[in-house]
Amino acid sequence: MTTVSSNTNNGANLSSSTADLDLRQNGMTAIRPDRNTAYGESTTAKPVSDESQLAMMDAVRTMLLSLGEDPEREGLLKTPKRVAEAMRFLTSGYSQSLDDLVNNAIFDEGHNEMVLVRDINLFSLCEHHMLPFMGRAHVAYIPKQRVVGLSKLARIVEMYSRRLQVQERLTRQVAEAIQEVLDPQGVAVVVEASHMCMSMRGVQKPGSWTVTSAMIGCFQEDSKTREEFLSLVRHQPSLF
Ligand SMILES: Nc1nc2c(ncn2[C@@H]2O[C@H](COP(=O)(O)OP(=O)(O)OP(=O)(O)O)[C@@H](O)[C@H]2O)c(=O)[nH]1
Ligand SMILES: [Zn+2]
Repeated sequence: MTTVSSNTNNGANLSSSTADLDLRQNGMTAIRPDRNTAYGESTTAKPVSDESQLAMMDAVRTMLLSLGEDPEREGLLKTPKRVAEAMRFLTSGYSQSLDDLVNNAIFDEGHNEMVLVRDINLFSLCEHHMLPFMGRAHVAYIPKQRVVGLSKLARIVEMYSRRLQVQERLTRQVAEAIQEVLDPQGVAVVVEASHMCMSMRGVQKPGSWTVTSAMIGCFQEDSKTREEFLSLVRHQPSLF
């Protein structure tokens, strides 16, 4: 039996104009857990301390001045603090650890069939422009007897989203994290996201969706397993 969880609320405010998943298969990023990519996330990134928050507030004040704004006018007085706090939240994933997050919620269920949590909504910041990208992740694995608490899959997506990211790396990190904590037969992750740096500025293409995937183990090696995953991702639940 295959387990499928879906957060249908999350899809409500997202366009359904996602590209046909069939077409995405050729573009899949097949990865191994130990693979390094050219993107290497900074190892020096750390959670924002109180001191860094003050520095960030100063930087925001400088930006306001550079824009020709008056940081002392009433509407902007608290803006440096608000922005610094928002950035602190939006990058809070740097201060989380996989072990703490999973909290030993691993259960020996003797289950060896696919588990999929789909439509996990996510909000992240692209590291090139520090503008949001948002969308959803579909996360699946095939256990070797042991399963992980379902919410932990969404928490893993959350931890890696709340950082400065590129979508490809986010996708890969989620897959590798599940492989690391559970050592399952395989992991599959698809992320569909819309980048504000491509909508609000630059090339200005609102409505475009970027789809990335990461496949480990049996999802990489066995096309039937991959097919099953993709058809479950495509299927629209009609429960609610
Ligand atoms: N691969 C990848 N590229 C991204 C992601 N987020 C933003 N980018 C791209 O990063 C690139 C940065 O390109 P640059 O030419 O250095 O910057 P730019 O002049 O602001 O580029 P434009 O967005 O084309 O105006 C752009 O093509 C963005 O679309 C991501 O998650 N993955
Ligand atoms: Zn960007």
